[in-house]
Amino acid sequence: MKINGDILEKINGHDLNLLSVEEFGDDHISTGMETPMRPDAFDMSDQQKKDIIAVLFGEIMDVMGLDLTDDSLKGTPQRVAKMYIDEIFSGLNPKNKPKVALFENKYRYNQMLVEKNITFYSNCEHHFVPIIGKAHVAYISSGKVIGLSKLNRIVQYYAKRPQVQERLTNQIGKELSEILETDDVAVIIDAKHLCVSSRGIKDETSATVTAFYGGAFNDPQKINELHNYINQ
Ligand SMILES: Nc1nc2c(ncn2[C@@H]2O[C@H](COP(=O)(O)OP(=O)(O)OP(=O)(O)O)[C@@H](O)[C@H]2O)c(=O)[nH]1
Ligand SMILES: [Zn+2]
Repeated sequence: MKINGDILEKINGHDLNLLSVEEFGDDHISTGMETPMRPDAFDMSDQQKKDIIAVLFGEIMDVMGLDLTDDSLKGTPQRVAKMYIDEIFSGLNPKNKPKVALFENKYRYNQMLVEKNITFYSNCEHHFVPIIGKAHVAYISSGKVIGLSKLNRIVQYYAKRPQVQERLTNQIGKELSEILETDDVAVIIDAKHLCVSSRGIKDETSATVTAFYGGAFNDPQKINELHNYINQ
């Protein structure tokens, strides 16, 4: 497969050398937990990115000796490009960040609220294979209440990036703290990494658990209460 002139120009015009990585992209959370991105990450349109990824992925398939004229394979480079930009890595682009409506806490509910068992699919940034898990998020209202579905949407937004579980956990925790204007936020993630189970060490039984405990959740009693809710 040949890279056509136009596409080659686009590729060359956008320095694909990833060595000069800077922290950029998450301007909404200036916490040092940002996904490392180049400053020009969003100079190209989604369509331009898909066009280039399709060519490059086609090259990978070609190098592996796959016949790109085969009926079943010929659409794969475009399918992968669309999947990367519109689906599994759509959370890299702040324009896809969920809009969150907040309400006044008129209900006077002042205990923790736990949204548990939020299933997510992410991808490991080292191998680009799936991370599949459950997130449990909790907060204690400081006067604002968030729509329940928005908790799920925030988890999905940060999951849809090349990730490590530690960063995913902290990004969700920090984002919720900012939105809800409280430190009293907790996030627990329990996930399986296919890079550990399907390849490499091939351990099918292990799982990885990470936690973010802010404010009131730094108390062993509160952590205990949270775990009781999750394990109910
Ligand atoms: N801390 C952390 N490590 C991760 C995560 N996902 C994958 N990894 C690990 O990242 C490491 C990458 O290590 P390398 O030695 O460069 O990669 P590798 O040679 O493919 O390693 P193996 O998986 O052991 O075959 C591996 O140990 C992965 O298990 C994550 O979310 N957090
Ligand atoms: Zn991995």
